[in-house]
Amino acid sequence: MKDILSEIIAHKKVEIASQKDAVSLQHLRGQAAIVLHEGTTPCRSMKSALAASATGIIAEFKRRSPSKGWINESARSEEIPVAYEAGGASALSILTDERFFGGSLRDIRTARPLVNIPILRKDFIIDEYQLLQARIVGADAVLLIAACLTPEQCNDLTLLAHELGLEVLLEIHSPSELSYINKEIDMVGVNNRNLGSFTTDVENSFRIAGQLREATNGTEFPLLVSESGISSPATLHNLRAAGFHGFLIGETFMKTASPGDALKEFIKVSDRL
Ligand SMILES: O=C(O)c1ccccc1NCC(=O)[C@H](O)[C@H](O)COP(=O)(O)O
Repeated sequence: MKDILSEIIAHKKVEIASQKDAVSLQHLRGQAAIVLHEGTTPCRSMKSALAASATGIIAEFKRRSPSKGWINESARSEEIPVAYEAGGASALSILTDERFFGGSLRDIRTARPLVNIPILRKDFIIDEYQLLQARIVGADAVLLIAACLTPEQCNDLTLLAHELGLEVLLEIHSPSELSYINKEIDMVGVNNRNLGSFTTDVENSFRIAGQLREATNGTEFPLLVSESGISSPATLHNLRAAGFHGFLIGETFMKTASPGDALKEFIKVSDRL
């Protein structure tokens, strides 16, 4: 773990401890059990949505970032997720970290009844407590970042996520993290952003996909998602040819006056390639 990631995780630990003081883990487990028992908000499969979709775009709701500062300060979770779905998104990613990304769990709670596509809780997940929160507010999937977890922690959180009905998108950045992949993982995301320098390089996705193909000999190849720094339909086209089924895109859409329309135009151009 390094740089901004260490800072974010240090803050997460403090944040989770204070949330547990306000609402105990035991209480949250009880709330999640009620949600599961009622069965009124079953999780939708993001993996199936991406596998079945022609576009595979996971459109991200992102107000700010450590690398860019404010991108869309006044973004409303009542509007943009709906516009993303209408614009052709296959799934949504909603950043729920407040300090560094200007998001909150309320953004998922707000969007959930307004859209039909799966929602990924995008945060820095290190504790069961955050999985319970995700399920209670209506997320369908969670991100687990290899760089924030030991392989054992990652396995334990994956099993717990599954018990709650949540799918797992495992994020890796380097070849050394390929060892985190196992048959329990639903989707593998390759992050193109170097969290030390903040630079994005889509070549990282091509490199890692090649290494993964060699490592798995083409068998049991997981559903792959390319994350960060995707700004053109041509890049998406090339990533698809390299075996990616999901494309996580935030800033390219969020920095425009109308993110839903920007997504629609992006897909229109992609369809011509
Ligand atoms: O976006 C950042 O600056 C950032 C910094 C540190 C950790 C994570 C960060 N981003 C989270 C993401 O993974 C991206 O929001 C996501 O992949 C979309 O990326 P983009 O299309 O480049 O907005």
